[in-house]
Amino acid sequence: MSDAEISPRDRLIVALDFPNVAAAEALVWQLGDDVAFYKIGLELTIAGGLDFASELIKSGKKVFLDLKLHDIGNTVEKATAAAAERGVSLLTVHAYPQTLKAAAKGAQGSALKVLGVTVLTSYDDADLAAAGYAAGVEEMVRRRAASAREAGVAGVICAPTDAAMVRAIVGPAGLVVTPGVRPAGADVGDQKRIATPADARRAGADMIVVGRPVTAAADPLAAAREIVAELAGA
Ligand SMILES: O=C(O)c1cc(=O)[nH]c(=O)n1[C@@H]1O[C@H](COP(=O)(O)O)[C@@H](O)[C@H]1O
Repeated sequence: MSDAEISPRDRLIVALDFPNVAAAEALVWQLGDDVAFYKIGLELTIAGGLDFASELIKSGKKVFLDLKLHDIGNTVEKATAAAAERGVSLLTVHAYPQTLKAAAKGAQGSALKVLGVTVLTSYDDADLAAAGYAAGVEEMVRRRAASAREAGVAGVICAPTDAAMVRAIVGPAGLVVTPGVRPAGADVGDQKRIATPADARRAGADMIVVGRPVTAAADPLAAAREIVAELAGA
C-alpha cells in the first residue's frame, strides 16, 4: 500500500497503557471501528497483554508490540522471531546497531515490521548528558536513524519534532512513527519533545502514537475522532 492510500484512521495508533486487560478491553470496545491500530507496551504486556494482543489480531485489529528490546544479538533475534510468530504488525527495539541487525534477522521472511527507537520523547539534551552521552538529542537521533536504515529494519520511532530530519535520513520508504503527540491544550505529562497530530503529520510522520490524550479523556471516542479529523486535514 502506498503512503497516500493509508487512511487517516489507520495513521492513529492508540497506546493501551493500562494495568489490566479488562481496562484495555473496555477502551477498545468503546472506540469500536473508529480505531484500528493499538499499541501494547510494557505495563499491559506484564499484565496479560500478549494473549490480549492475539485476541485483538483475531478480531481484525492491528497490534504494535512496544517492548523496546535491547539485549545480546541472539536474544533479540529469537524474541523478534517470536513476536513475528504471534502476528503483531510492529515491534520496537532500541536503535543500537547490534540490536537492530539482530531484530532485522529475527523478522526476516515475516510480515513483522521492526522500528528502532531513536531517542525517547521524554529525553532532552540534559537527560542524555546525565546518562553519560556526549552527543545531544539531534546528533543522537541522526545517528540512530542512520543505523536503522543501515540495518534494514522497516523504520524508526522518533519525536514529532525530529520527524522531518529523520525522514530525510530514512527516505520515503522508511516508516516514521511518532509518539509524544499532544492535541493543542492537552496535558503534556512526562513528554518533552512534542507536537500536535497535524504538525507531526506535516513533518513526515506516517503514523502517530497517542496514549493519555485518548485513554484519559472524559470521552475517549470523541478525542480519537478529533485526532483522526486533525490528521485528515493535515
Ligand atoms: O516506543 C514508543 O512507543 C515510545 C517511544 C518514545 O520515545 N516515547 C513514547 O512516549 N513512547 C510510547 O508512546 C506512548 C505515549 O503515551 P502518551 O504520552 O500517554 O501519549 C507510551 O506508550 C510510550 O511508551
